[in-house]
Amino acid sequence: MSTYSGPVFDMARSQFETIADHIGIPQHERPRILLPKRAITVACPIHRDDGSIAVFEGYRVQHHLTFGPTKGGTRYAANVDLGEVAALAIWMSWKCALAGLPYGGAKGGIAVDPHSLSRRELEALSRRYMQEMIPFVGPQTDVPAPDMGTNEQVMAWFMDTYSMYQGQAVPEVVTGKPVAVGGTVGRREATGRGVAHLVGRAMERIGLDPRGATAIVQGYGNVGSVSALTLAEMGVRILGVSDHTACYHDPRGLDLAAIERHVAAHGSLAGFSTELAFDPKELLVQPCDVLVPAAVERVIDADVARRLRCRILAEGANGPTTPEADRVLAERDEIFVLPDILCNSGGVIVSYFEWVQDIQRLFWEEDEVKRRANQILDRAFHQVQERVQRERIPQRMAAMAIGVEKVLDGKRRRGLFP
Ligand SMILES: NC(=O)C1=CN([C@@H]2O[C@H](COP(=O)(O)OP(=O)(O)OC[C@H]3O[C@@H](n4cnc5c(N)ncnc54)[C@H](O)[C@@H]3O)[C@@H](O)[C@H]2O)C=CC1
Ligand SMILES: O=C(O)CCC(=O)C(=O)O
Repeated sequence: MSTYSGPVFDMARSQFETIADHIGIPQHERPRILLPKRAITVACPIHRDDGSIAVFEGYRVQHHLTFGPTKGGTRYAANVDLGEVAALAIWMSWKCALAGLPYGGAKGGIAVDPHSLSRRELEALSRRYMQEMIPFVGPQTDVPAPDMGTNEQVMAWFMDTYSMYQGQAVPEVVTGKPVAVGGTVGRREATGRGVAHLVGRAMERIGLDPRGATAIVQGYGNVGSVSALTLAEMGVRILGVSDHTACYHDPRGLDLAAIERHVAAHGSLAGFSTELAFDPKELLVQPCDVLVPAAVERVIDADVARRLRCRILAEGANGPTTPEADRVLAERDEIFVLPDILCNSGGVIVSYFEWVQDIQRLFWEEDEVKRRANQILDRAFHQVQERVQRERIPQRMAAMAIGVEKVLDGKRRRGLFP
């Protein structure tokens, strides 16, 4: 019986087994590559505003320590559990290896709906979580960052809590911070910009002009909104957007500037329009050139995959496509899939730049951040395309094969203590 279970962990395991079979990893070596090195579970008690005490379960999974510290975001969502966090940590490992970053993967989370907390409660919970994590994280051990349900402010509270304990400012313990406390310019936008940049590369590959192309984006948070805005800057018309509160679709194209103003004023898409309201279950299967799932896992199952009407599937989210859906997409062979570990890697790439800048206390201009990020994204993209061509395998298999092989090679070279 494994410590890790649930549909998201099963998905990470199944993907790994497919790759392990493909590249021929012997059975006896597989657990060493797949199973997380460390998993920490903490209870985080806080005072609610009404004076009661609530206890929230928090997690941090550190997948492997072969190349340096572990790295990955922190998710606040009601259904977070250890299996999901472990899967997300494993995916971070393949992602960092594909991008050539000196990290293993990690992920953290708290089982809480952040919308159910006041700002004071959110701060108390974030500080308590980081306080509980102090023995297990650090600039050379494990460097957290934002993920779904967390943002720059939460990272600032993490950094402050850790720094107070050390008696000095330690900005390099966490990335995705506000620039005012050691964050890098361009991290907030990095994931969405990376998604759009790679969509541009995929368009070049299939001969699609971004001007006049169309896109649909599921999830209008950090990744989804920046993806939509950057695609729009490239000339792409955004036909549909959704978040956990609302879904809108307009075949003529949505007014993104108006949507941005609405979200800035109200915090979500709810209440933007009644005429454009659309069934969220049908959004993903509407015709468009580019589909960007940028919310939760497993939204594209085999049935949705059969009905997709996009030309490029750009996975802003982690794990949006199930292995069964992957098989359907491989059979259809008409949709260019930008797999999550490539497509959304702009975020961790710029987190790496933030960590490097913090350690050096030397900060870069935004142009340099963008240029270097695009250079790494392009390198990874071309390595994946080359492998797709050479081995006639789907994009996800190619991306994962590169990531898994790098981790395997590092482990083999470091050896096992006899
Ligand atoms: N923030 C980052 O730098 C990175 C995030 N990711 C992944 O991107 C995805 C989104 O993350 P963020 O944008 O950071 O989170 P966020 O918390 O900023 O935004 C998430 C968005 O998804 C929406 N959402 C939640 N459930 C939904 C549902 N069932 N249907 C439609 N919308 C729903 C929320 O309302 C919100 O608009 C996650 O899968 C995350 O792991 C991946 C790489 C980096
Ligand atoms: O920026 C980071 O360190 C990690 C971002 C993340 O959580 C992800 O890529 O899924």
